[in-house]
Parts: sequence; C-alpha cells; structure tokens
Amino acid sequence: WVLSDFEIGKPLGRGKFGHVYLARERRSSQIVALKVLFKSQLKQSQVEHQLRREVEIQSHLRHPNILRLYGYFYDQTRVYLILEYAAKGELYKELTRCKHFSERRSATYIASLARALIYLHGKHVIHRDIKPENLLIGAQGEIKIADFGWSVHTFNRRRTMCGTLDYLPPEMVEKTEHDYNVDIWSLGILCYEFLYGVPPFEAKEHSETYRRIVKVDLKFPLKPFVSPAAKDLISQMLVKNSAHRLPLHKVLEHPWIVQNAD
Ligand SMILES: CC(C)CCNC(=O)Cn1cc(-c2ccc3c(-c4nc5ccccc5[nH]4)n[nH]c3c2)cn1
Repeated sequence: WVLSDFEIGKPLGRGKFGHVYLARERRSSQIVALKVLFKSQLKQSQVEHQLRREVEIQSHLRHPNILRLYGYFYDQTRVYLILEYAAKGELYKELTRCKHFSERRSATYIASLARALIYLHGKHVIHRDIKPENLLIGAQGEIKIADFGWSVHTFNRRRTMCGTLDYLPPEMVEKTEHDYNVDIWSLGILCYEFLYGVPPFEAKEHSETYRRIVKVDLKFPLKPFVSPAAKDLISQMLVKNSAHRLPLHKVLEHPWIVQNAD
C-alpha cells in the first residue's frame, strides 16, 4: 500500500501518536479509518517495538466485535494503519448522549464483549482495555473493541480519560501480577457504567478511587432503576479474588444476559 491508494476524508480522532482519518481505498472504494502515526513521536516514546507487537497481534484477529486491522504501510516520516471504519462512531459519546443504556442494550453489548474476550483469551491475548473510550459502534449497531492499546485518544477526551483508574482491578491497582480475569473485572465495570452512566468506584481523588477499588466498595444507586438480575451479574464479576470472578462462559449463561441480550 501507498498513501496515494487512498482518498483522505475528515479527521475521526486525534491522539498522542497521530491522527485517524476517514479514507477510501481508490480501487475498491472501500471506506476505512486510516491512522497516521509520526515515526519521530514513536521513536522518542520508544513504542516502535510495542507497535510492531500490537500490529502483529491485531492483524491476525478476526471477530465481529473486534475492530479489524486490514494492513499497514509507512513512508519516510509516518506509519499508516488501515483500520476498519465503524460507521456509528464512538460508544462513549453515545453513552454520554443517552446518560445510560437500557438493560437490553447493555446486555447485548456485554454478551458481545464476553464473546470477543473468550475469542481473545483463546488466542492468549489479555487485558484489552475495554473501557468506553476504546469501544466503537458498527453500521448494524454492533459493539467493537478498538483497543487503542497505548492510548490514542480521540476528540473531546472524557473527564476520566487522563490515566483513568476506574477500570483497573484490585490486582493491577495493588501491582500484583494479573491474569485473564482482569478482563472479567473490566467487563463488570463496563456493565455497571452502561446501566448507571458512571463507573462504580468513581471519586474526586485518585486516592479515593483506589481505596474504593481495593475495598470493592460496590454501591447500587436507587436511580436509574436496575433489575436485581443485572446487579447480581455485576456483583459476581466485581469480586476482589480474581479466581472467584464469574468465568466468561458463565456470563453468557447468566439469566440477565439470557433474558435481555439480542
Ligand atoms: C497498534 C495498532 C495495531 C492498534 C490498532 N488499533 C488502533 O490503532 C486503535 N484505534 C482505532 C482508532 C479508530 C478511531 C475511530 C474510528 C472510527 C470512527 N467511525 C466514526 C463514525 C463517526 C464519528 C467518528 C468515528 N470514528 N472507525 N474506526 C475507527 C478507528 C484509532 N485508534
């Protein structure tokens, strides 16, 4: 591939390492998201090897709920990533607009993400940052893990964006080793945030969030109304001992998912 193979459109996002543009591949007319990274910035941040590893991993992933990396190329000064275009944009903007999602929409997203995580764990890939900023929505409303990996932020970063602790499980906050079960914790956080519009351990100060996470200080507000089944699932995922978190295949069998996911 070379840059002239593409017609470049509007910017879709910008971040630490470069920008993402809407683009159309000339021969096929296929619409893609073209991410442009500056070699100079990659070099000074020593992320070239991490980028190569991420590209290697992502180029082999094929799942309806994981954003595709179709290919990459580079020129003198930049690296270009040819990414799947998600027609309905960023999930966190939709969550901000709706305040919180319905139980059906939340359960549908959580089921899709659980299946994507089962697929990733099957390929020995863990800790895909599944916070709202890393999720996109496809043309049919399906959720897609974009995994910005080393934090490429899109426009109007969210309040908790700068080094959000909200999604980290106790074992990561306490710096012990972590395993696949970190993703179950993050999925629980996400489920709570879909239903209530805020993550469960949010606090003004990082130190307070930290304390609430390690204590698993889980509280369910009275508003908006959330069914007992949903709270039961969240409570089985946000468990301090990572070995006792509900396994992903059990998430898919949970009554709240079975009754609400499309
Ligand atoms: C290291 C590399 C292999 C990781 C690959 N993944 C990324 O680079 C993560 N990433 C995805 C994007 C991204 C950002 C926005 C979009 C969009 C998109 N669609 C939109 C529709 C409306 C408004 C905004 C939109 N952004 N589609 N695909 C995207 C992809 C930016 N970084």
